[in-house]
Amino acid sequence: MMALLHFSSSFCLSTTIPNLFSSLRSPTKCPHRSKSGRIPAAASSFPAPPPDSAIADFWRWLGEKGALPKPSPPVRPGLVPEGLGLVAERDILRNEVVVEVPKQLWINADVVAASEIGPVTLGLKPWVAISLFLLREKGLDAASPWRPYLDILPPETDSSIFWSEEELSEIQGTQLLNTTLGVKEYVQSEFAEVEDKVILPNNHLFPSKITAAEFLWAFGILRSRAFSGFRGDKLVLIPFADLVNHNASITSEDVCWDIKGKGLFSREQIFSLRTPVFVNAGQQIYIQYDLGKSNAELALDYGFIESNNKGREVYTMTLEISESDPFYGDKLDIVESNGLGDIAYFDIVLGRPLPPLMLPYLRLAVLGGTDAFLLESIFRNSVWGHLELPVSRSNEETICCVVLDACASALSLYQTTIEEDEKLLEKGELDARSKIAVGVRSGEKRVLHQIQEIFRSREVELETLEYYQERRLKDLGLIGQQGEIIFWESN
Ligand SMILES: C[S@@+](CC[C@H](N)C(=O)[O-])C[C@H]1O[C@@H](n2cnc3c(N)ncnc32)[C@H](O)[C@@H]1O
Repeated sequence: MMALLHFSSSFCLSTTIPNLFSSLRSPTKCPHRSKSGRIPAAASSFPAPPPDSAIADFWRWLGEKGALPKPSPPVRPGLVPEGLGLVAERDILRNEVVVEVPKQLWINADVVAASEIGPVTLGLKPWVAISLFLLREKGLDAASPWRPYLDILPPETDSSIFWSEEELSEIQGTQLLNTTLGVKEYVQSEFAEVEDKVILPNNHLFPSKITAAEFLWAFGILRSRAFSGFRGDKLVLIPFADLVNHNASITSEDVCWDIKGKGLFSREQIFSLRTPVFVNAGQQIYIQYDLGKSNAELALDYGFIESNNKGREVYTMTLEISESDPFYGDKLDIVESNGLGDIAYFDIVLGRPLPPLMLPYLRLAVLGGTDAFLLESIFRNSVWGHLELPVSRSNEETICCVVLDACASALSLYQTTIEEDEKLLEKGELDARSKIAVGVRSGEKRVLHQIQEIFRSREVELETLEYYQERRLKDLGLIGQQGEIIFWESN
């Protein structure tokens, strides 16, 4: 086989970490507060929420740091089904600013650099430096100026990085499992390195021991709380604003946050959060975290999914042109001039057509034998155009076989069928993590079935498709509309 085809998960930690109808509550249905001021929490696998005293301390701290406008801010932190959230104190108009956080409260690489551990964290990745900062401040306990904020952070989320082995066994065979294990391994290796190079040689700066589990906690906190426009070098935690929860019914990706200068001549910046919809007093403010994330990405980053949203059900197909392919050099040249590499990832979304570049890539990857003439340099400028249409029957048959084999082997790795998953969901007895597990694994299988359907129907059509040679003869006027060869009689 000249081309390698396998399915795998794609995740990229250095950049962004990667639409259906939500089963989540709509903002207008947020339960009202009880007399104690709490919104009753629904059944969830979240650890116990912070006590009222911690929320009150946090509120006081925000006031002292200038994050609360006078006379009264339009929202307050409250206990909601998603843990903590922002609850409207009065009716709030669409686009109204609900939270304003001055820069002195942001936690980013600059804050770490200016702190006591600044000199020893120079050159670290921003997320690693900020994680060390959070853990050191946590270790300082009452001596840390950040304590009121650290005290309201959850001990974990439902992200799959925090699942037990038993919980992970529920996603056996999924791309989410591969990605989760990959991410955990990555975080573990970053921890080993930073422990060796920074923590242990400077233990006077880190008076309480930092463990791998705590480092994973910090990673999970950053991953779940950083706004989507603030990843990589711009990574920042914005206390207060980071209490806003996600709701699938908000489908506008209009940026609801903003950074601007405070006052005309001041260089101080503030982060402001606006509500994307009108909200009644007592209801929760929500935003849309990221329309571009698949359910697997939502599960990994935040610990929830949108279970009825087809557009979030994605399977990533990885195609590779093997270095052992006799035409590797030519094929690489062709994919590179079309913006791809010798490994390419294609996200296939439930209910949507295949990504446009996937079929040409597949045809090229398996191209060989009598079709190899297309790889000659005289075709270099036109070859991609030819690959967009079927090249030859044997080439098209091969891509069908390769894809169908890959789907069958991917499907054989799951422990349950879609029907079994549906029954479990119908029963409605699943906890939050099991719901995520069942939702993700059935979503992946649905996409794999969809791919199978596409390539099975293609196999049936092989006889009727028009291939390169026929198209070429037609272009030259040597073949009629009915497919008959036109001969010239000599006079
Ligand atoms: C930016 S924080 C929001 C504040 C958070 N609820 C808290 O208690 O601190 C993001 C986390 O909130 C929770 N969350 C946000 N939106 C959610 C939703 N629609 N369903 C379930 N959990 C949600 C998840 O744990 C997620 O990782």
